[in-house]
Amino acid sequence: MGLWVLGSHVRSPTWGAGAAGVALVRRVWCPSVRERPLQGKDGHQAPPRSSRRFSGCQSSCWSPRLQLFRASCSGRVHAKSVCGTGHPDTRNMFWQSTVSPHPAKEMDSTLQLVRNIVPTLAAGKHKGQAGRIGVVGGSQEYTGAPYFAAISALKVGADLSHVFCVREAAPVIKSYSPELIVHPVLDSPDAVPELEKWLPRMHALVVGPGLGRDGLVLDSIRGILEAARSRDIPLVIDADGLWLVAQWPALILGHQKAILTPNHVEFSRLHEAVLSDPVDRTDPRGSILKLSRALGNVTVVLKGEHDLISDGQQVLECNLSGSGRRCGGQGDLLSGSLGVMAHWALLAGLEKTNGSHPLLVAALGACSLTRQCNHQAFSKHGRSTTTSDMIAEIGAAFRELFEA
Ligand SMILES: NC(=O)C1=CN([C@@H]2O[C@H](COP(=O)(O)OP(=O)(O)OC[C@H]3O[C@@H](n4cnc5c(N)ncnc54)[C@H](OP(=O)(O)O)[C@@H]3O)[C@@H](O)[C@H]2O)[C@@H](O)CC1
Ligand SMILES: Nc1ncnc2c1ncn2[C@@H]1O[C@H](COP(=O)(O)OP(=O)(O)OP(=O)(O)O)[C@@H](O)[C@H]1O
Repeated sequence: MGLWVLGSHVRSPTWGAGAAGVALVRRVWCPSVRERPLQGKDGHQAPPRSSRRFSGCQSSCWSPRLQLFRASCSGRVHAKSVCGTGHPDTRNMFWQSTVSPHPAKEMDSTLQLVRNIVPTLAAGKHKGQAGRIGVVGGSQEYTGAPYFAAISALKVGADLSHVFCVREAAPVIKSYSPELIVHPVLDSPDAVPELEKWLPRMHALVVGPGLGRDGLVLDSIRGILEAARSRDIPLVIDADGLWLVAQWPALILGHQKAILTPNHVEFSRLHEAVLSDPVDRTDPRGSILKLSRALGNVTVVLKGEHDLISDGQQVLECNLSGSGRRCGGQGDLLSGSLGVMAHWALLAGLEKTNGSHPLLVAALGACSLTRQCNHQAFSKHGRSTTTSDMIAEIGAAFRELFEA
């Protein structure tokens, strides 16, 4: 159930920042805003891994739920139990692959693959090397979503985070954080050439958070996606970016560096648009495989109670416990984190990912990080947890999962 706030005014930076606090609960309604359609948004060196972290803890850390599931899938389950401090039964993670015949081997290599792609921090590196990420989104209605994505990219470890948004959203987003570089270009007639100037400096683009559905802006986004693709820039497509892709699947068809991050509603829309078929709810793994294949092996992350990730060959599942709190914006944290991790994974290459598709490893990393942030924030704030509380946990969650 969303909370609707009447009378806020997002045009002013001052009110915008205040309104954003409220928007965490769902959305700010401005009398001046065009009403949206009722359907709504329809050098790499692995840090040494402590073997103590895993040794001798696998059986003691299985949750009853995971044991049950493992038993029911015997022979096909790739599982890893991660012993952390404090929450033994929430430290379980479980991946499943539909193709690999070596589950035991993969059991020991899941989180390690993510660790392998994390670049070392070294005095000899310069600003920008750890990642320059661009978030393309931010409209009159939605200023929180691009902020969440862009600040998450920085907190995960990118050096620079840009937001490309419409003119009216820019002062609002700037007022949230001095750390973001904000370009008010998306509703300019020159949006595509303006953004193209920056593309050579971008390591990855996250397209869609808070973008809205304005026809002229979406026309520019098509041009931006084509320009980014022609430069082989990794693309994370989320939220309203997925709505655009459902209208124009050719935009990302066969793009090996594209990742789509739909929730269930967005997944159904894409599935119907691309395969002309409704989703088979009894077979989510089959459905994600089919969609990824139909899109030319584009990586798809289907978010939900369990996150499913597929490159059209494998289906992985991220089952790390989060919490029951489903405040808006968690998908933005995921897409921003994924932008950085996609860059890291592609830079690290197949050697560091042990032959696995780098974007699968990046997606596993971003999903597990988002869920860990949710878990940690919930343990402190309970029902009042918001996405800002989760973002405050990114550093600790990252250390816990990938650097301990
Ligand atoms: N603070 C900000 O600025 C934020 C801005 N955001 C931005 O908002 C824009 C619109 O995106 P959105 O996802 O919020 O569309 P939204 O109209 O809520 O959903 C449409 C309908 O789908 C349903 N539904 C949704 N999820 C479901 C699920 N998992 N499983 C099942 N059903 C589900 C649900 O239906 P209902 O429950 O109402 O029946 C809902 O009404 C986009 O640009 C995004 O980036 C967000 O990032 C949040 C923070
Ligand atoms: N039922 C659930 N249980 C646990 N985690 C969940 C559940 N549903 C979603 N998540 C997690 O929340 C994160 C965001 O997923 P969600 O489905 O909320 O995306 P979204 O609707 O796109 O978010 P946003 O509000 O940013 O638009 C993902 O990391 C996912 O793993």
